[in-house]
Amino acid sequence: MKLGRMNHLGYAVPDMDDAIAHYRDVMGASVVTEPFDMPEQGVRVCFVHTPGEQGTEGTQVELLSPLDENSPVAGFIAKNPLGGQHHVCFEAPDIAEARAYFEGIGKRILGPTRIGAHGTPIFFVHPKDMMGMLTEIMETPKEAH
Ligand SMILES: CC[C@@H](C(=O)O)C(=O)SCCNC(=O)CCNC(=O)[C@H](O)C(C)(C)COP(=O)(O)OP(=O)(O)OC[C@H]1O[C@@H](n2cnc3c(N)ncnc32)[C@H](O)[C@@H]1OP(=O)(O)O
Ligand SMILES: [Co+2]
Repeated sequence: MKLGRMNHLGYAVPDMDDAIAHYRDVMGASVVTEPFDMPEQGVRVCFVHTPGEQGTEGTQVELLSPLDENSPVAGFIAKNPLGGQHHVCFEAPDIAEARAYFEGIGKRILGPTRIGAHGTPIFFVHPKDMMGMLTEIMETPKEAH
């Protein structure tokens, strides 16, 4: 396994509109996507783009708010009412190979591989097996980078 590009940092936010206003008005973000719901993941999602080097796309900030009390970010926000960093996401060229690698070294995978917000397959590795950081692995988009 070779560490891939950091695609995004997932930030849990209690209020999506407030978070978007913060990134636009306080942080000066120029590209903020329209938020959309992913009911199968239990979250509302919005991407804040950061600039990369030499015109490449930088790491994104993925804003996540819970759609209901069963959402995987609902418990996190209950413990952290202001929100905060929820997960980190690294790209891998082949999702099945990456999953087999983590399983093979005894890391706990959280649920099935599914399609993520970028349209490619993703899976999550338990934070207790990953230095305290909930880790998302996503297959590198074909057209990217
Ligand atoms: C937008 C779609 C997609 C994308 O394409 O990018 C996404 O990113 S979706 C993001 C949301 N989806 C997920 O997070 C799915 C995976 N998550 C889970 O399965 C669960 O949330 C969890 C990580 C297993 C946590 O379960 P939960 O029941 O909410 O919490 P517990 O209280 O049982 O937690 C156990 C233990 O782990 C600590 N913890 C929980 N969440 C985190 C976190 N985000 N980062 C670090 N540590 C975390 C928690 O504090 C507990 O520790 P102890 O108190 O020491 O037991
Ligand atoms: Co994510």
